[in-house]
Amino acid sequence: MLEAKDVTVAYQRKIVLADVSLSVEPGLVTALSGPSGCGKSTLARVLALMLRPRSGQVSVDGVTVRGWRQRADRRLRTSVALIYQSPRQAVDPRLTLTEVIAEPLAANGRPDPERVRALARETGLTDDLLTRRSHEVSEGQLQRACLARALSLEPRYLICDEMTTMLDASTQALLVGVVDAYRRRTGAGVLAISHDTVLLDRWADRVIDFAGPGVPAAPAAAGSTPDA
Ligand SMILES: Nc1ncnc2c1ncn2[C@@H]1O[C@H](COP(=O)(O)OP(=O)(O)OP(=O)(O)O)[C@@H](O)[C@H]1O
Repeated sequence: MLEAKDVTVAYQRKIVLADVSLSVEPGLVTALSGPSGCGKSTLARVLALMLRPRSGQVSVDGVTVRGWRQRADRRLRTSVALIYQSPRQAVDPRLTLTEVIAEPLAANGRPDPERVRALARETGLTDDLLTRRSHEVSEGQLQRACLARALSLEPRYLICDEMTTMLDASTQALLVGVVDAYRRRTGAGVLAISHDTVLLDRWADRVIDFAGPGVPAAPAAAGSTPDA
């Protein structure tokens, strides 16, 4: 289980999450929805060990997180992958799509060109696209590369933060299909963040409707203590 417990986050003095608890179970799709600005992406970054909360705890499969960002334990950090809404902001524009996908494997001392090719195939990227840089491909093609990159280290948990919001219906279906096939094959847990209630109703095992800022930010769907 990927778990945030009583997490509080503030940017400067403004508290955007207050005592929030949320769990992502292995093998299931947990969905998080809620109004713009209520802190969904902030919680995603906390769960991906990229943002240290002011207080509260995060644990990955029972192991409490003690360090964040580069100081996070490598095994814990690579257990959780995050895919953003805007792939252009998430990739180094100097890299080809092959290099984008290969990045985490290389950074972890495990370069594996065959796996990179397999991930490209899985996400529907053809060879002619793989040698291009981000400005030479469409948003959807770049998001496929970001998904391939996110899956490269076989994370136990995958956080899709508005992964398909900017994309057409067929690319959305492809990406959701790839994530779902991965979840079924590996038993990974998925946290899907989206405003698209139709998608979430279809895809998620559990939908958590997030309270807005100023309101005690406890997910509402399952009551005030959703993980109790
Ligand atoms: N780096 C930052 N510095 C200061 N404030 C921030 C920062 N990032 C986010 N915020 C603020 O924190 C609040 C929560 O933002 P967040 O992006 O987590 O919300 P969200 O629910 O994901 O919104 P959306 O649905 O629009 O993506 C917002 O008021 C936002 O303006």
